[in-house]
Amino acid sequence: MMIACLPGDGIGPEIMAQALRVLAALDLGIETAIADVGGTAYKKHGHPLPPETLDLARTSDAVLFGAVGDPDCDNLERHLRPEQAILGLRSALGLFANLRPATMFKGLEHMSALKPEVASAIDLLIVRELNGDVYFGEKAQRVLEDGRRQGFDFMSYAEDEVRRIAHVAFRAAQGRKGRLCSVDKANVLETSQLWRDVVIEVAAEYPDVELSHMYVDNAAMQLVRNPGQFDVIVTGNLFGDILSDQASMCVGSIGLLASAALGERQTGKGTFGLYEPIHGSAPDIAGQGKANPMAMILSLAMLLRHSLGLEEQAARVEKAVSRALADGITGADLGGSAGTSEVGDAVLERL
Ligand SMILES: NC(=O)c1ccc[n+]([C@@H]2O[C@H](COP(=O)([O-])OP(=O)(O)OC[C@H]3O[C@@H](n4cnc5c(N)ncnc54)[C@H](O)[C@@H]3O)[C@@H](O)[C@H]2O)c1
Ligand SMILES: CC(C)[C@H](C(=O)O)[C@@H](O)C(=O)O
Ligand SMILES: [Mg+2]
Repeated sequence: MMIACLPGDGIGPEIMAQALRVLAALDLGIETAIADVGGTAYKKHGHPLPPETLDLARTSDAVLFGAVGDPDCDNLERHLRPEQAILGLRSALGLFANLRPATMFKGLEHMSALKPEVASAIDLLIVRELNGDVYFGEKAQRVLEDGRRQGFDFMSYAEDEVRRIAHVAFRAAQGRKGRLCSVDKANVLETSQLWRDVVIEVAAEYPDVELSHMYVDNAAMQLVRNPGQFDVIVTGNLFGDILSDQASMCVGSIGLLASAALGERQTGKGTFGLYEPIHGSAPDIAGQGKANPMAMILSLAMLLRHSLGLEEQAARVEKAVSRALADGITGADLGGSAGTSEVGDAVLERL
């Protein structure tokens, strides 16, 4: 078994180091290989996703990804920007299903942006489509006849793209509380009308799952008003991006939310995937040793579960994180004073 580790930019390498300490402590005999990605790769190799990095990811059993994004690169042509690396990996590796769980950890209710009694009910999974939508449609800027500049991004979903993510979401709901909420903007967008029609067609194959539909603006409000109503949410690429950052503050911090990006390729022990925190490279705190590494460590747990079939080890890592939180070990993002490596120490002690 080989894991490709792509630390990336900003806090990426800092949090990756803690996840790799946890992996080493598990002593599973798994090989790791590290490669450059993002702004770091651009500065060294002239491209945010060098061919060697993509090859390494392709030939691995799973990819552990830190974060990309570098303010020095914000004025580069779009195809050279660090963010293109993660979009390129998701697309080239066919990782269309993004699982973003948000669960309230015991003892952290007071850190939620919501009232503790509202926050304590949060146990939801956002299933975000990851290979389509306005992210991957044609985009450009042009000058109109009257001289005004115009920018456009083409939003689309084909029915097979909706169908395959709907199946992932229905199956996820079957393994949880059996409730699926499809979030769209069908009152305005044709893309969303097709999305809703196809989700309803797929629902016929899952009579044991209770399907509901919600407009995205209402969903954003309901996530704050009564997040306990949600079990599984399935939504498109853009809405899923936004709602998952919002869900993170409902459970206390963006430094807690892990994710799995899965496709169809099987590894023999599970499904090939890329695992990363939902947050970015956090340039505002990079290099200060205060980033929360828990989302990264929990992403490693998801990797062990989904790609390597190591459920027991995954649960062990998750339990160590929740015990550290229950014991009050938190960094600045959660009102505490522990630094990145102290949080790592605390998780290791509890493994
Ligand atoms: N998958 C990715 O690699 C990814 C995801 C999101 C954003 N980005 C990129 O990251 C860069 C910064 O973006 P942004 O500032 O909008 O979002 P961000 O998620 O990097 O940071 C938002 C805020 O959350 C804080 N934060 C994030 N992760 C944290 C952690 N682990 N511990 C403590 N605090 C944390 C940051 O300090 C910042 O105040 C941009 O270049 C963006 O494009 C990359
Ligand atoms: C960096 C960016 C391309 C990415 C996205 O929008 O998918 C990020 O925000 C995420 O949530 O993983
Ligand atoms: Mg995002």
